[in-house]
Amino acid sequence: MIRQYSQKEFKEAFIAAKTKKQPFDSDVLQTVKHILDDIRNRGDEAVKEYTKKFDGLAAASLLVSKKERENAWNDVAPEVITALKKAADNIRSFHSKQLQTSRVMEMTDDIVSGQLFRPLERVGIYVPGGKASYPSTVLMNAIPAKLAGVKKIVMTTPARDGKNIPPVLSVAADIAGVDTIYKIGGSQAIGALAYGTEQIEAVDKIVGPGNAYVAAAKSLVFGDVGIDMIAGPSEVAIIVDESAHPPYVAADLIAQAEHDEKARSFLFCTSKALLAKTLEEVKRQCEELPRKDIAEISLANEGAAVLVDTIDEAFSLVNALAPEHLEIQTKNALHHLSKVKNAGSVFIGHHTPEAVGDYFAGPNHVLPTVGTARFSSGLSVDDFIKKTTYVYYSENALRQAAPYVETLAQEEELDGHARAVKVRLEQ
Ligand SMILES: NC(=O)c1ccc[n+]([C@@H]2O[C@H](COP(=O)([O-])OP(=O)(O)OC[C@H]3O[C@@H](n4cnc5c(N)ncnc54)[C@H](O)[C@@H]3O)[C@@H](O)[C@H]2O)c1
Ligand SMILES: N[C@H](CO)Cc1c[nH]c[nH+]1
Ligand SMILES: [Zn+2]
Repeated sequence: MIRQYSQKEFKEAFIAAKTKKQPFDSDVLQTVKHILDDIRNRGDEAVKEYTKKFDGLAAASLLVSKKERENAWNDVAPEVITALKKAADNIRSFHSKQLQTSRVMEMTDDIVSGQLFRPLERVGIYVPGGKASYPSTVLMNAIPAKLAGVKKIVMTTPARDGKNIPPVLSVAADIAGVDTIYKIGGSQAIGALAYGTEQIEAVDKIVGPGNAYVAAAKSLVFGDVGIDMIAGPSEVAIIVDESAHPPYVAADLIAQAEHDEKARSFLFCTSKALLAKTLEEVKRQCEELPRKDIAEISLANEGAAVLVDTIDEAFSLVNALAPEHLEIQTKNALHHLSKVKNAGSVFIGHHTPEAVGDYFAGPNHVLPTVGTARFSSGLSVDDFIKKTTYVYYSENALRQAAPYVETLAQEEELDGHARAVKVRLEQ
C-alpha cells in the first residue's frame, strides 16, 4: 500500500525531482484554449453548447432562478443546514479578523501618505461539481469575499444531473451571501466569467478549485482577470512520534487520499514500530471505505512513509516539501509550531484531524499545493482586496525632496522626470 522511502529516496522522489507544477497536460490545454476562444467569439451560444455537451444540460437560461434557490431549502436535511450555518459562523469569525482598513503611513503639515483598501467589485467563484458536490467549498470561497465587501459574488457549478445544481450548493450559497448562481461547469464557466457573455457580466477575479479543465482555463485567463491560484491535487504531510495513535494517523492519511487518485499523503515517523502499525491500520481502514478504490490508488502511487531519527529531521523534509496541509501528532505538538516554515495550513495535536479544518474550524481550505506554499498562502480576505497607495506633498516638502529626486532622475537619464520637479519650484 504506502511505500516506505529512506530520507534520501524521499528527497530525490518528491523534493529534488522536478515535479510537474501544472495539474494538466498539453491535450487539456489545447481543448481549453479552443473552448475559451469560442466563448470569446460566440458568447452564450458557445457556453450553452458546451454545457449541453459536457453536462447534458440544454436550457435557454443557465441562471439558477430565485424559485429554484428557494425550493432548494426544502431539499436539504435540517441537520445539514444546521451544520453549514455553524461552519459558516466559524469561517466568518476566523476571516473577519483578517480584515484590515485603509491606513495612513505618514501625516505631517507637509506630507500625507497611506494605503487605501478597496474591495473588488465583482468576483466569480467556481465550485467543483463533476464527481462530487462541495458545499464546504462554497463557504470557504464566498465568505471571505463577502467580508471583504465584494459588491457582486457570482458562483458557477455544473448541473451534475443535467438539470439542476445540487440543492445543498444553493443553500450554502445563500448562507454565504452569493448573489447569482449559474449552472455552468469546467472551462466554459471560467471563460464566461472572464470574458462575459450576453447573460453573464465579466468578473474581476475568479477563485475556487476544480479539475484539470478548470485549472487550465484559470491559467489561460489570468491577466485578463485575477485568479487565486492553480490548485493541484490535495496533500497532507503528517509528522508523528511514539505518542501518536496509529488509527488516527491512518485515518488522516486516507482522508486526503480519498479526494483524488493523484492526492498525496506523506507520513514522517520517529518510531519504526509505530510506522509499521500505522501502515497496517491504513490497509485495514481502507477496506471499510466507500471510496476505497480512489484512496488505494492514491496511497500506492503517490503516498510515502519515511522513518526519521528526530522530529527536527521530519521538519526539515516537510519544510522542503512545503505541503498543502501539515499535521503534527507528537508530544507537546504546539511547541513544534515554530519549526514550520512552509505549509498551507497546520493541524496540531492528536485531536485535530485535517477534516475539522476542511469543514468547520474556521481557517480556509483553499490552500497552495505542490510546493507553492514556499511562496504563497491560502485563500483569505486579502484575495478580495486591492491596496492603492497615495501621497500628498506640499510645496515645502517638494523643495526638500527636489535635490534627491533630480539626482536620481539624472542618474536614470530621465530628464522629463527631473523637470516635473524643477518646473514647480522655479518661480
Ligand atoms: N483544493 C480544494 O479545496 C478542493 C475542494 C474541492 C474539490 N477539489 C478538487 O476539484 C476537482 C473537482 O473535479 P470534478 O471533475 O469533480 O469537477 P469540476 O466541476 O472541476 O469539473 C467538471 C467539469 O469538467 C468539464 N469537463 C469534463 N470532461 C471534459 C472534457 N473531456 N473536455 C472538456 N471539459 C470537460 C465539464 O465542463 C464539467 O462541467 C477534484 O480534483 C477535487 O479533488 C479541490
Ligand atoms: N481537503 C480539501 C482541500 O485540499 C478540501 C475539502 C473539501 N471537502 C473536503 N475536503
Ligand atoms: Zn478534504
